[in-house]
Amino acid sequence: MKLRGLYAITDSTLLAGKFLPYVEAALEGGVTLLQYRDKSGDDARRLREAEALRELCERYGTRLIINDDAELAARLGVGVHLGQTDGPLSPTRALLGPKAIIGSTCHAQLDLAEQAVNEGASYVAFGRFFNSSTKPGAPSCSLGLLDEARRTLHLPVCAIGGITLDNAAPLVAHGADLLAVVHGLFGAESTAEVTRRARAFNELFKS
Ligand SMILES: Cc1ncc(COP(=O)(O)OP(=O)(O)O)c(N)n1
Ligand SMILES: Cc1ncsc1CCOP(=O)(O)O
Ligand SMILES: [Mg+2]
Repeated sequence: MKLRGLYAITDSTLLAGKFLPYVEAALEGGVTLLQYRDKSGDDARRLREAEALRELCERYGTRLIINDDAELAARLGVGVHLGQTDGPLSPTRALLGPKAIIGSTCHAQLDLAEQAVNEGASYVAFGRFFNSSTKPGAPSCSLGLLDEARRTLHLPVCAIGGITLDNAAPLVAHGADLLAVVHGLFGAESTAEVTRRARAFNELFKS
């Protein structure tokens, strides 16, 4: 499967009270990857919500990724996204098997990406590219880095951080395969608007 298109990421605060309808609205518009990102530390809630997302994703043919938690990903038989302090990649690849999607946060550093490639990542993520209210402290990253990543890495490249429909096109033009988005997708006022935005993000990959 080609990893290219919209990568929707959930946010438990932003989606409070509308979690499943908003996620389903995004899937309706087309989502290549869906990441369950929950920082609550409530294991029972995380298992319940991740199972619900797995069922939704199966219905829509979308691949589910769990943020931070390789054990939960293994339990559900889905992929995982690991940051630099979320555990080592190689044992995670061994745990999840050769077909699992494993993503790695590389901030604005190509050396981290090369290491992730060698350790079995399926895609590498750079960012933040713009101001992000979801993760304001993430290191900032330039379009030049995307050019360099495209030239030197033979793996799907994901861009993240403050991405909206108004600023996303240059990221695709500079080689991003995946646009990872929280607010720019789920910050919408209605489910219809979430679906419209998802469709519009996907249109960016067609030109
Ligand atoms: C696709 C994608 N890219 C980067 C991140 C950030 O991961 P991390 O640095 O571990 O930060 P948290 O998201 O865990 O706060 C991500 N989650 N997804
Ligand atoms: C998890 C993460 N890592 C770098 S920026 C970011 C947040 C992305 O959220 P938003 O699309 O709302 O800026
Ligand atoms: Mg993390």
